[in-house]
Amino acid sequence: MKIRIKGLEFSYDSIQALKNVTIDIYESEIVAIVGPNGSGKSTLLKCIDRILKPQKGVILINGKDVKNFSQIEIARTVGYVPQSVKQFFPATVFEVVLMGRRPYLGWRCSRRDIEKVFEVLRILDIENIAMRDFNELSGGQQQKVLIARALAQEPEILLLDEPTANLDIKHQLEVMEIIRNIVRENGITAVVAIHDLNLASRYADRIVMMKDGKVFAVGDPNDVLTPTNIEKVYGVKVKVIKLDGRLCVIPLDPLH
Ligand SMILES: Nc1ncnc2c1ncn2[C@@H]1O[C@H](COP(=O)(O)OP(=O)(O)OP(=O)(O)O)[C@@H](O)[C@H]1O
Repeated sequence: MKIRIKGLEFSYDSIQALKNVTIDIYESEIVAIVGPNGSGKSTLLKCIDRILKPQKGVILINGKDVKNFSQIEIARTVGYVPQSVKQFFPATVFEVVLMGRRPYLGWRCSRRDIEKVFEVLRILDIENIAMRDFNELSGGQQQKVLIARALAQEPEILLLDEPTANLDIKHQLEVMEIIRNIVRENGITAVVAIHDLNLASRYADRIVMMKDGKVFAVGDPNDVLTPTNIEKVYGVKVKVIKLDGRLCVIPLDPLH
């Protein structure tokens, strides 16, 4: 078991965002967290990365309570890609990605750090913008840079909050393929909060469907993404079909 989440509760003052969340996540799998706006997906990822401290429950990574991880240990184990970053202090793409090497840096960066940065820039096909100012990039380009920064960390676990939100259809597929390849080749575990149910079913090994801060369903995409579950969770009638072996969720006319 890579991540074990047991009885997790998190509240922002008066808003209870996570209610008794229990999920087991295995090594080398991609888990998609789906659910309506405000259902607790981002809060869950932030609790795993210890950005937020839950009031109740426990999160074990490799069997160890995350509360007992040192800052450097968590940074070497978990790479977190936020939904977006409003504004970095002026920094080039290269510098932003190099920040991902922080858990490994001594007083100065080594040849290995530089090589790793160029390797991930190549993987994400953003070498050509390495010297551009991060703040001047498009939303989609920034998203790829943030993914590169997390990969430069060489984490065992990658947490991604809406990694495809700002991307066009080609780049959505490209980024999800990259995530899948990294998971398969390096045996890492990816937990991805994502709205697009078709992308989730295409790339995730398992789906966690959330509603109002609770886990509504967990399992194989074929078992979780059913018209009944989707209607109960999103309040939308859909048709789910298989096309070339791929699951497709098609919303029906809301008036029917
Ligand atoms: N910083 C905050 N302060 C107070 N309440 C918050 C804060 N962040 C989130 N919330 C609330 O917690 C609940 C869960 O929010 P969260 O961002 O985890 O949902 P989400 O599923 O990621 O939503 P989305 O799909 O819109 O990104 C919501 O009711 C939200 O309003």
